[in-house]
Amino acid sequence: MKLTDEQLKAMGHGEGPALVLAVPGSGKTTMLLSRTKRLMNEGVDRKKILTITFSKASARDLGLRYKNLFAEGPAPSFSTIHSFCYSVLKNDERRRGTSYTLIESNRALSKWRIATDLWKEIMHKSPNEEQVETLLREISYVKNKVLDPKEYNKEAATPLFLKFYTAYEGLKRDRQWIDFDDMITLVPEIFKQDPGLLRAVRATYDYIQVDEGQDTSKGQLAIIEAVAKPKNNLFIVADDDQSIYGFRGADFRELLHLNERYENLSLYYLSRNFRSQEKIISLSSAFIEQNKARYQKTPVAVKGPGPEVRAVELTNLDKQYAFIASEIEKHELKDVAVLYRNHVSSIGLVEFLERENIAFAAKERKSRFFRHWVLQDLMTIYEFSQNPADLAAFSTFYYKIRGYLSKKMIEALEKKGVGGSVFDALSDLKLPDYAARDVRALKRDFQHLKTLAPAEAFRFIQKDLEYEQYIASHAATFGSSKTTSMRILYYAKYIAKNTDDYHSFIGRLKTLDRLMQGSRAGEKGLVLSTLHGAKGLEFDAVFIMDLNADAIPSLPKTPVDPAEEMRLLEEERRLFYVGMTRAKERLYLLRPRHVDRESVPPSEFFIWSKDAIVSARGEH
Ligand SMILES: Nc1ncnc2c1ncn2[C@@H]1O[C@H](COP(=O)(O)OP(=O)(O)OP(=O)(O)O)[C@@H](O)[C@H]1O
Repeated sequence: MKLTDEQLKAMGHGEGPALVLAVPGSGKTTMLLSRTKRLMNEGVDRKKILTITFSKASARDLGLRYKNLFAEGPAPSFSTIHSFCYSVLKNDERRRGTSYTLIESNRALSKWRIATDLWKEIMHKSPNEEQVETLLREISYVKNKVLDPKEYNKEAATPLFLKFYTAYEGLKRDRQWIDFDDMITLVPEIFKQDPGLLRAVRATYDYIQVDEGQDTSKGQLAIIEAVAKPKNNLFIVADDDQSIYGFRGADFRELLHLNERYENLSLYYLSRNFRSQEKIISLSSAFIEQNKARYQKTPVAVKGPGPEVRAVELTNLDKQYAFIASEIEKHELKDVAVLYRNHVSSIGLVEFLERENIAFAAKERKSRFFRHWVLQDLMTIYEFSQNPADLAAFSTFYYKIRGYLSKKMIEALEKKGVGGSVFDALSDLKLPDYAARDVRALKRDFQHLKTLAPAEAFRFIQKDLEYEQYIASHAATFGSSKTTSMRILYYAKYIAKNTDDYHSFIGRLKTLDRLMQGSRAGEKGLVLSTLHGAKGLEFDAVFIMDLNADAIPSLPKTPVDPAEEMRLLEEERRLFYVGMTRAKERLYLLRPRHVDRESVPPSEFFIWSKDAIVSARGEH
């Protein structure tokens, strides 16, 4: 591959600090790898070059791409900031005899389990997955942003956040455990206490390079800069428009201050986009220009205009999926990605692809869908209709459906025992008239439920047993996402459509779960991924689907201050931009008009794109 002048200039950078700002598809990774190779060719020991990237996956990818570009000779190593910090901790252990146990370093010690146990202890009940996820995300965010937990407590989504935070930190201190985020705070402390170790680490590396610099946090950048001193042979490659991990503490604005810290900072630009056809570049560039907090960059197209970007509205989800399949067939597309904002979106598509016998690979293989509490509730309620003597099952959901049953009544049954149906046993209790009527009605409802096939049964639970009202109240009380829960309910019905009974529904779920977990991204083919997961990748054709207002931009439900709201909106724009700029030849933006028979408003990003495409055509 012949590098361009811009690339050659950047890769030729010698000593001292440098920042390379680049547009998507401008070959920054190609340039970074070429620089590494050049340094080695000039006699620099490969072990003296530390190249840091954002995630394990990108470190692996760098290794593979290096091999593809330069087959011969031993490859340098590429690591994440966390694996680099871990090596510093290991050094510290040896030198000072301290001992750290890293959470997640073995199966028994998981952050998830620790958080779940703390929740049980503090809230006196089990948390659901969303609650654990939010709690862990918030703890991590506070640390990465170096925030005061007391201050953050005021805006936290987790109830009693400060109590959780303090308990979690205390537990780790007592047991000498550390988590991933601690490494970023511990390493600077170790360097302070043991200048000899810092000197040794500095002497190990002559050149430090950072790929995906836009996704480093303030704390991470401080470590990298400390290690680069005093030579300051620091080479950072970044595209601020692709910074999408703000929720984990990444802050590209730190890069804007580099020239204040280094008088001799060299700046390079990579402006030629080799990846995408011109129409994709002009639409995505105009889109990201709406953001205020960014370096102005104007990508230059290398390829021709290419086909028009399409923004298509389909009647419903099924039609959206069928559209994707028909376009793949029509244009014989071989290297395709379907991207979405939320992982839950993949469930319906996977069901469709399985029905149509179309092979795919899911990038994020685990799916919470199969363990989500809404799905569990639906199955428990439906299964109970087949076995109405199961008091243990009944006691997990009686308060989630229509009716006036109280905890006392259930406790009375637990004491007395249930011979036959729970409803008959309830009728035997001395109940007030209204409650007795209620029990009779519920008994009839469950007899009816038993006769229904799964899809109808789930609809009956949702509407007639008023389970959807429980979802709404759960969202109001526990801050769970009503949209996600309703989506889970919808996908359960969607999957159930082609099943006749409870057992075939369970079988279907197992098949889909296995398909998602077992699928592996091949060389080429159809890849399913969240927008986040698509970072750094490229495909001939990209479909971004489910572009409705409930999915993207994803902003907090409760009002935040306008500056924060703008910051979050700009991050969502960057995420959409990352998605659009993955496409080489064809880009499709899709949205279903109806979900679960109800009409849903489009995403503002979809409307913007559609208007922009129309006006580019000159059809005002
Ligand atoms: N000088 C060049 N001539 C032709 N093609 C190139 C050149 N440099 C890079 N490419 C190609 O351009 C595409 C994008 O390159 P690369 O993935 O390195 O870009 P990137 O800037 O890291 O992308 P992004 O930040 O959008 O993920 C790749 O297919 C790569 O092979």
